[in-house]
Amino acid sequence: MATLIEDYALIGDMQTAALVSRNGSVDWLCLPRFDSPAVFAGLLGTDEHGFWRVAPAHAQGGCATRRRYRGESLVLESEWDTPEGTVRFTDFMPPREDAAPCLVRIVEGVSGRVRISSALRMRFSYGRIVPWVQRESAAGLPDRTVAVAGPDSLWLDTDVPTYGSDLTTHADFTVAAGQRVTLTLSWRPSHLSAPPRPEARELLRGTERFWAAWTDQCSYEGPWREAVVRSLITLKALTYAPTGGIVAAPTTSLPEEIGGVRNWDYRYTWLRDAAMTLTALLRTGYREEARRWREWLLRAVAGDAQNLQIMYGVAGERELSEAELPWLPGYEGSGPVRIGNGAAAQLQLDVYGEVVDALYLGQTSGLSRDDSTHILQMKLMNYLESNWREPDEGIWEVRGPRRHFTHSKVMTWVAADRTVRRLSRLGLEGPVARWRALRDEVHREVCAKGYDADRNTFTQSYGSRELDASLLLIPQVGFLPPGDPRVVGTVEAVQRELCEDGFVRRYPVAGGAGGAGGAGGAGGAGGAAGDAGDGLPGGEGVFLACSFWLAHDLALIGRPAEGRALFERLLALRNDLGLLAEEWDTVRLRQVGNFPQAFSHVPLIDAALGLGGGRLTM
Ligand SMILES: OC[C@H]1O[C@H](O[C@H]2O[C@H](CO)[C@@H](O)[C@H](O)[C@H]2O)[C@H](O)[C@@H](O)[C@@H]1O
Repeated sequence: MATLIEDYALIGDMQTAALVSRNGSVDWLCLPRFDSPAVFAGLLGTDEHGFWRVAPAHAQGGCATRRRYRGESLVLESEWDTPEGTVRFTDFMPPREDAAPCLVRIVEGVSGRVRISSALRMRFSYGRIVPWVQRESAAGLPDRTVAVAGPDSLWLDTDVPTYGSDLTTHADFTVAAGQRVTLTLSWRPSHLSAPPRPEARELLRGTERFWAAWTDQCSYEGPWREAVVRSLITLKALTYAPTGGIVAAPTTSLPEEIGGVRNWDYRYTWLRDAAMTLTALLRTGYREEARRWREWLLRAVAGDAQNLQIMYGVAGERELSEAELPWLPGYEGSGPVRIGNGAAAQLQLDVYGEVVDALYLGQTSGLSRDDSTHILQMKLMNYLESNWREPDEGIWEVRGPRRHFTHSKVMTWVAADRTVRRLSRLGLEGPVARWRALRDEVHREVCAKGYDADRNTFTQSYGSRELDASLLLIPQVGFLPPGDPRVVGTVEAVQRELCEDGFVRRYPVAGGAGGAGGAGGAGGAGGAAGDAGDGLPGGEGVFLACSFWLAHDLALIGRPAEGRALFERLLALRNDLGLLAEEWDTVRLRQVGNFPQAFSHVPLIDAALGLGGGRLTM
């Protein structure tokens, strides 16, 4: 599909999500869960891999004239001005509990008489399986179209006639001003009886009510409120309502470099990303999500800190084996397309710090005390106490050899610090003196081995000269005060050596998504040859989370005008609907990586809070 990543809108029901292009085509939808096989996988291939396009007939291939989310919701409204008149499309997925997942598309005439074409190509199992399509008739009611393959069935309901051609279900109709046509697609296990016919108008009202009630709870009243609220809605859309799990993004394999191999499946719950998401939600008044994720965490870890994984399925599944889907060519030819994620088996010691920090914030933000959480926190700390000296794969999940990543050790300090503070504050039982000594030992070691005094900067790993943008978090987590010369030196070194066009790379990578050769890196043409130092060939874009961290740090170290300027530039990278992927290609000037990405929207919120001095009414 030749659609830019930022041309997509997100709609979802907090169990799965769809991407709708500006041209009216839904090119990505996994049913019934975020990590289920896609029924529309055109995003990662061609029309042959499944899509559903509803658009004015004369403008096939064109794009909506304007689009927006209706108020503070996830209901997408797109309007097309055509020579025949103006037509409005409303696309959404109603939040559901046990009801069938449903994608609703409402077409309304605004002026004139506009001819509309709907083309629905259902392809199960990530575009591999052509289903068996039949028509079901019932007296006095419109026919239903049902597509079945293996465990899945999809039901198309509409008040206009449909026909099959070219292994595609079509509908051609005209809407006049004031007229409305609805099309809905519901999923159901194929062995069960038909799902009820959706009532589109009622579902729309319920969906709008849901989002209005949810956004009403937001306690943030500061600058950039619109961007903060849109990010919060996006994070909420990435939560899996039945369990409280949170996916890193609803997509797999959107490339970090166009044409490259850095294509990963993000439809899982990373403890790191989810913990950070939780802190952003807690800081803006959302406690229920935090409470539910805490329960999710307890179930996923199941009392065994020794065997903690760094990521799980949305219901706590551990088996996330990585596999390639050879029949999908990948987004703009960026293969392989992968499902599952091999990083699940990695050791990433920073995760303990992020989880303990989120639990601590929950405790200080009024979440009820709970013995199981206390026991888990003690176990996590015990594990870390015995294992923090090990090398690991670190926050960036490098696929090369393990190292003593400085950021992992800093986060060990965070875990010890928050645990000591909590035990002391509440007078709880626990080896406070021992863990205070551990905290101080880690601090001394990081400052001795992870800091390069000659260049006045912290470094990626012990003894290395490389920089790493994760070290921008040092003042944000309280490891050192922002005014410490070593913090200022690190910020300045990142600006000098890791920035490209003012935005930040995670670490030096040969190539880079723009082929520019990351500053401080080995340079080179990018592409597939050679190892970029992280165990992977090719390059990548600048990392949006790190760029938000820099904006935040600039304010912390007393350069708020520069921080705000960078923050505003980052906001300008969002698409017209306020959505961000993981990275930005500074040469092609386009978003790259999975989309939309929690790990970009969380630091956006944190930076807005840090830069704006926004008032929290929590
Ligand atoms: O860069 C290689 C790794 O890239 C992915 O990890 C990134 O995404 C994670 C989810 O947002 C995030 O937690 C991590 O910090 C990022 O580096 C990918 O999932 C890994 O498999 C891959 O090794």
